[in-house]
Amino acid sequence: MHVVVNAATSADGKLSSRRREQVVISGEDDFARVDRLRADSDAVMVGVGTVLADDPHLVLDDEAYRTDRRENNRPENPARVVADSRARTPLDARILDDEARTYLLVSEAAPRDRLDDLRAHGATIVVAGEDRVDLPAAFDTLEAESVDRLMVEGGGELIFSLFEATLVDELSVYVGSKIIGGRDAPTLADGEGFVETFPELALESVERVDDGVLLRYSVS
Ligand SMILES: NC(=O)C1=CN([C@@H]2O[C@H](COP(=O)(O)OP(=O)(O)OC[C@H]3O[C@@H](n4cnc5c(N)ncnc54)[C@H](OP(=O)(O)O)[C@@H]3O)[C@@H](O)[C@H]2O)C=CC1
Ligand SMILES: Nc1nc(O)c(N)c(N[C@@H]2O[C@H](COP(=O)(O)O)[C@@H](O)[C@H]2O)n1
Repeated sequence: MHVVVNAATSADGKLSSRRREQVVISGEDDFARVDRLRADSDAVMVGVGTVLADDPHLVLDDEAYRTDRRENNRPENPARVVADSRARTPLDARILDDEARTYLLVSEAAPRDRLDDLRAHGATIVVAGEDRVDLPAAFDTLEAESVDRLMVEGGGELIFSLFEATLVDELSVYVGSKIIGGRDAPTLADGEGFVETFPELALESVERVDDGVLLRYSVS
């Protein structure tokens, strides 16, 4: 599976504020680029922290992309994937509507009655890991479901884990021209952080987009 991480940060590397409410960092052109990336993907993934904070929808905005996918015998929208060890996704979350298939990656610690409720609300449950989602194992299952290209939108906890598990092939970061600050505000890669060996990136391109800059890296 090819895994592309895409996120927008402030100039000081934050994904949002210490309140963990969504902050609009991208401009119009960058959001259009993100829509294109989604359209080129088989699935779009976030962590449950992002679901709880933002209630994202994760579907395509541009009708032309939906039409194009339909004409190529692909689902109108990419599937949605949430890493959610304990099945905390709210039953009324927008990612559970019927506009796309939704995979919830959970651990064995997720309460069974909760999983039944989520299934009844349309989720496809993938169990991987004892206490926390075992990402490599869950990705094997997604691959078996024909998810060959996965786009990850965040947040910082999930992105760190993906780098830790060496699952990332590409990283795109849109750096917007604002400062958010805050020692407790989420950054591109949170988790425990790396201390001795650090994932190395190869800078592939730098482009001005809106009033920010788009950095594209491949991951060795
Ligand atoms: N600017 C941008 O581009 C974006 C910004 N954001 C912002 O990021 C913030 C949310 O980020 P964050 O709080 O880090 O949440 P994440 O979306 O990264 O979700 C983290 C949660 O995912 C669950 N999870 C399950 N398995 C794993 C695993 N193996 N590794 C890591 N996490 C796992 C954990 O909860 P559990 O243990 O219960 O399963 C964990 O707490 C919000 O403020 C949002 O607005 C989000 C996306 C994009
Ligand atoms: N690319 C990007 N730029 C920003 O400025 C952002 N705030 C985000 N946030 C993420 O976008 C997703 C929302 O998706 P929907 O529009 O609801 O489909 C969600 O993952 C946000 O955290 N992204």
